[in-house]
Amino acid sequence: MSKTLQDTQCSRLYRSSATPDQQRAAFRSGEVPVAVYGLGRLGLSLSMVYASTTGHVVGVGNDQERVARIDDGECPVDDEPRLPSLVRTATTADALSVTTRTGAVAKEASVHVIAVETGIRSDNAPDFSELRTLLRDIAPALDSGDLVLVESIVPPGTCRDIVQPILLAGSDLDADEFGVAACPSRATPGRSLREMRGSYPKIVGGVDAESTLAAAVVYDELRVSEVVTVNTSTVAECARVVESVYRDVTIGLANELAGLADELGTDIPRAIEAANTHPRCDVPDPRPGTGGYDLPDTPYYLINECASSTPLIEAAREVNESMPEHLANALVRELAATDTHIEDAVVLLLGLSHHPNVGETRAAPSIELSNTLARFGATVVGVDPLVEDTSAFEDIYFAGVDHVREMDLDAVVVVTDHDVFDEFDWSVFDPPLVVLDGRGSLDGSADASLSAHHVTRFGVSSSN
Ligand SMILES: NC(=O)c1ccc[n+]([C@@H]2O[C@H](COP(=O)([O-])OP(=O)(O)OC[C@H]3O[C@@H](n4cnc5c(N)ncnc54)[C@H](O)[C@@H]3O)[C@@H](O)[C@H]2O)c1
Ligand SMILES: CC(=O)N[C@@H]1[C@@H](OP(=O)(O)OP(=O)(O)OC[C@H]2O[C@@H](n3ccc(=O)[nH]c3=O)[C@H](O)[C@@H]2O)O[C@H](CO)[C@@H](O)[C@@H]1O
Repeated sequence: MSKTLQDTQCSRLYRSSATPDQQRAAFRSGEVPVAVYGLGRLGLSLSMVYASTTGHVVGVGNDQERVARIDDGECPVDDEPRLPSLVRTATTADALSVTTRTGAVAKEASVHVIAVETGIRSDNAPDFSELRTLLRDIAPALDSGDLVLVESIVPPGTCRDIVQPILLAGSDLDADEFGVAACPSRATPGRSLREMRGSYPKIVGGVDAESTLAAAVVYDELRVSEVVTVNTSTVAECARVVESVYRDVTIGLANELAGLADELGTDIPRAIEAANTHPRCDVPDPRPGTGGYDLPDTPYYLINECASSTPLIEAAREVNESMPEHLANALVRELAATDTHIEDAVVLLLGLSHHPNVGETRAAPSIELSNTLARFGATVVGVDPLVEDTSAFEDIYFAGVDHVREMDLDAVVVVTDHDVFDEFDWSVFDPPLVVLDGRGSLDGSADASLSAHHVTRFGVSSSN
């Protein structure tokens, strides 16, 4: 994987004098050395996609233990379908090599794919710390013709105002000697590989036209679906933020509507479902809150960073962030209806991650929900066989699914409906158990054992 003068034309894609067909062939053949920085869910999945197209990729991590595990063929992300077996095969076949030596790898690579974590800090400002550190390590090793692709989700203007300036400052190159493009990932946890390989079009936009062209060559070769090129990196970054903000605002609308259920005496999820039969209406489902690495963070890329006011986006955030407390208050009311005080109640949270069938708890609403219930005086028990890292939780006990039947529970809140809960046996609990269905996943007509309990669904009035 060395850069020599004679292979410059085919080993580098930015301002290459090779024809597009030659560039594509060189990329496919592995002649264009690729490094992926960040070996989390995104970076590992991307590494597999690159390796399957080019034959080899170098993955760079900053955690020695994690890198050693991957080097042994072990996949630290075990809830991404097919990823563990692909990582095992790729490390064995030398299609993936991993290291913590950023500078050495950056010196050899000519396509640099950035997949470190971004998001927001505790004060809601964008968190560029991992990105800045990485860029400072890559910069001195950057060569003329190199291409830097930013897959992490970043605020509009990041490639232009942060990525390119740090690389310019740390290298001896001019701006027209290396390319930078925003290529924000649109993958969802649990579907990463499938979605990267072409479920949705890939949006790419460079800091200059040459960067856009080179990025388009790469993604054309990687993907089976369409590549959408936009004229600047800021448009590409903004497009990804628009996607998330659209989702957050519409979820905020759904959650606000759900809060009107009792007053209106109706079933809001059913009303939304019926309204959505018209193509102009696409309201999501009310849920216990929004979690994950981008929905809770991305709106703040606009709220705090733009001088203009953003009342709608802020209001949606406020609604969505208040959902755990809203649900906790609803539970207090339902428990009171069965003469149980929240201070005396043992409450089980079923599903702790932010997405069904995935073990990730980043910004999961269950964290705030358990904190609120514990603050109200309840004893909180969490059950989630997929979650390994429970460090974000405070006043909560954890139990296995099979141990729940031995517990003297007063209430269950369905927070995340993993498939493994389909067989949950409600008949083992003494009625009436207060059951608050936050996902609309319980079907009383299909499961007779539920009928003995006091079941309410979030967004559905009991008088409906
Ligand atoms: N998780 C997803 O499914 C997904 C999907 C779309 C977009 N994204 C975007 O990708 C970003 C990363 O997501 P993730 O879930 O993979 O995050 P993650 O935190 O699981 O992984 C990031 C990895 O980068 C490593 N890292 C940090 N600094 C580094 C450095 N200087 N050099 C090498 N490695 C370094 C960290 O140790 C960590 O293992 C998110 O912030 C988001 O913007 C993620
Ligand atoms: C484009 C965009 O915006 N980003 C995507 C978005 O994808 P998504 O929205 O498909 O992911 P989900 O995991 O399903 O939902 C996220 C949260 O929103 C809650 N939710 C969902 C549907 C609904 O009808 N009502 C809700 O309230 C749900 O409970 C959960 O907490 O977020 C993912 C994670 O950040 C990202 O991976 C993915 O890129």
